[in-house]
Amino acid sequence: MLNSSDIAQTLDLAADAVPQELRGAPGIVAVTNDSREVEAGCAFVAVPGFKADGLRFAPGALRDGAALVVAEREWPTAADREADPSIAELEADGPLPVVRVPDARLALGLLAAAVEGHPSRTMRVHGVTGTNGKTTTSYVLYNLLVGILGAQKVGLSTTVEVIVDGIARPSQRTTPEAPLVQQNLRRMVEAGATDAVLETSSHGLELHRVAGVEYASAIFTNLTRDHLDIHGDMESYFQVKRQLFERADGPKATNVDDEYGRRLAEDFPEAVTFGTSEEADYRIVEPIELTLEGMGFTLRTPRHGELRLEPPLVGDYNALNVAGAVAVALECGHDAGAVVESVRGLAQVPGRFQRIPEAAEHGFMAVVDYAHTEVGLELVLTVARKIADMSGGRLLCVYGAAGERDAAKRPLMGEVVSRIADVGIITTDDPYEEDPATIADEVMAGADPADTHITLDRREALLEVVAMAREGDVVIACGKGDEPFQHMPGGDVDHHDPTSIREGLARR
Ligand SMILES: CC(=O)N[C@H]1[C@@H](OP(=O)(O)OP(=O)(O)OC[C@H]2O[C@@H](n3ccc(=O)[nH]c3=O)[C@H](O)[C@@H]2O)O[C@H](CO)[C@@H](O)[C@@H]1O[C@H](C)C(=O)N[C@@H](C)C(=O)N[C@H](CCC(=O)O)C(=O)O
Ligand SMILES: Nc1ncnc2c1ncn2[C@@H]1O[C@H](COP(=O)(O)OP(=O)(O)OP(=O)(O)O)[C@@H](O)[C@H]1O
Repeated sequence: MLNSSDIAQTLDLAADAVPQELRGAPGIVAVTNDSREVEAGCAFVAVPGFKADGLRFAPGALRDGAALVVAEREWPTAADREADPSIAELEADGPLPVVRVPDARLALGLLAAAVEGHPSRTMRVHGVTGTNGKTTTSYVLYNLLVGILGAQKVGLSTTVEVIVDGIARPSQRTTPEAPLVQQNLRRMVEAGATDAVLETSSHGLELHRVAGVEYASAIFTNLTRDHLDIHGDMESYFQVKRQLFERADGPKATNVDDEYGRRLAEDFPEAVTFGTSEEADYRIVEPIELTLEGMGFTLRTPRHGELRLEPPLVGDYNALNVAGAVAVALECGHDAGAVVESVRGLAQVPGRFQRIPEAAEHGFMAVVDYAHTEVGLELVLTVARKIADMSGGRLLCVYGAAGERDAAKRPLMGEVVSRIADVGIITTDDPYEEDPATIADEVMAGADPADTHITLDRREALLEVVAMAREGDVVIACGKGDEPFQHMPGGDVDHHDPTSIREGLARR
């Protein structure tokens, strides 16, 4: 619980800047920026958003039991009272408790950390940022640490799920709002975690969702054009990502195969570098071998000689993701032998070239992947093609395009699949309110009808492809990965590619 002086200290304000009387509560028990989540005794932080001014919701928050309003401007003014007559009713019980801060989102992050007892101060929080590979690198580091320390000792927060004490719950965001970031970290500490891996998006940094997190280490994967709607230009996007390195108190690892990663290496001479280039401290010695179990490569390290790494992951880019995670694990002082062993036993990353192991009993490989653009398809199908060629089989691909966005990519997706795979089955992805048959026809327009047909029902398409598969084949379902639903016209329906594939296997 935070009292007025704790709040002043947390926000670096003069003691008299915070009301001594909190409305109806002896102290603050929780912090939120969403009036719909207000509980008695919480502080409501009114964020001036991209769409709405959070102060509009402050009267409702107070009525629902908020004990304090945190705001960037004077509130309520005469204009506020005129716009919302209920403010005067609230004031009938005494002056409204408001504290003014220069930056509401920053205050939200700092207060959330304070109210949860600064969990990041009692464990090592490892941050992973970059445009691509954040989720994978986070899983690799998490699994490395679990292999060395045990599941109870390590927490994970990613786009896919949050894992506390070995128990996973699905995520809504890459980096959640500050109150949830801090609650998750606190739950990890309570479960006995000494380490947590926190996938840290540029939104998370820019919007101060991680303001109250003290990072023990940082990994930078790469930077390519993305999210310029919020960051403006590449330089600003880079500067936001760079903050993670400024804030990390211990080992930092940056990918020097990437132009921006090289800049970080110059700016932070204490950072270690990884990549395939000669100058990398943790150097991937090419060639990277593709095996039926995954990949194999040698990593040249500054203090542990050459390590032979055999992660059960495919795709050359995953060698970089593994190298970054291994660099931080070794820089944190973990034993090289244990790290190598842990890499061999890495768990699959949900929805990222995730294999369904039961298919091996039928002599073929079945994979689900999240790829949902022509670029993503090209990347995963190229890897899948190599595996199919190695095992002398065909490549069968089930895929579709989402509705209500980027319709231009649909024929391009059809073209890529026909070019790389032997058989394409176009099915329904997430059509939202669009007609699935129309979307499928638009994908078909780019595909070769000689090797492609449409089966709109996604479960049926998966049962069909599994029934078709022969020894040595690779079956890949793209678009949904491990997601448990489809956004269909009229609402969400339950659907899970791995479950449908397993159903197909059981029928064989
Ligand atoms: C573009 C973006 O990041 N928007 C974020 C932004 O929304 P906003 O400024 O538009 O909020 P707003 O609607 O104007 O509302 C202002 C304030 O009023 C509050 N409010 C609103 C309604 C109400 O009834 N009561 C109430 O209190 C809101 O909680 C908010 O604090 O501030 C909100 C509150 O902090 C965020 O929830 C919201 O994230 C939205 C939902 C989102 O989807 N963000 C995505 C883009 C995102 O963050 N993605 C990254 C991953 C990116 C990647 O790497 O691919 C992520 O880390 O997940
Ligand atoms: N190091 C990398 N460099 C380039 N591309 C990569 C890298 N790692 C993964 N990818 C590609 O990006 C896809 C998504 O990977 P991942 O989920 O790990 O990235 P991400 O940054 O977490 O993105 P998101 O937050 O959208 O999940 C992969 O399927 C792969 O195609």
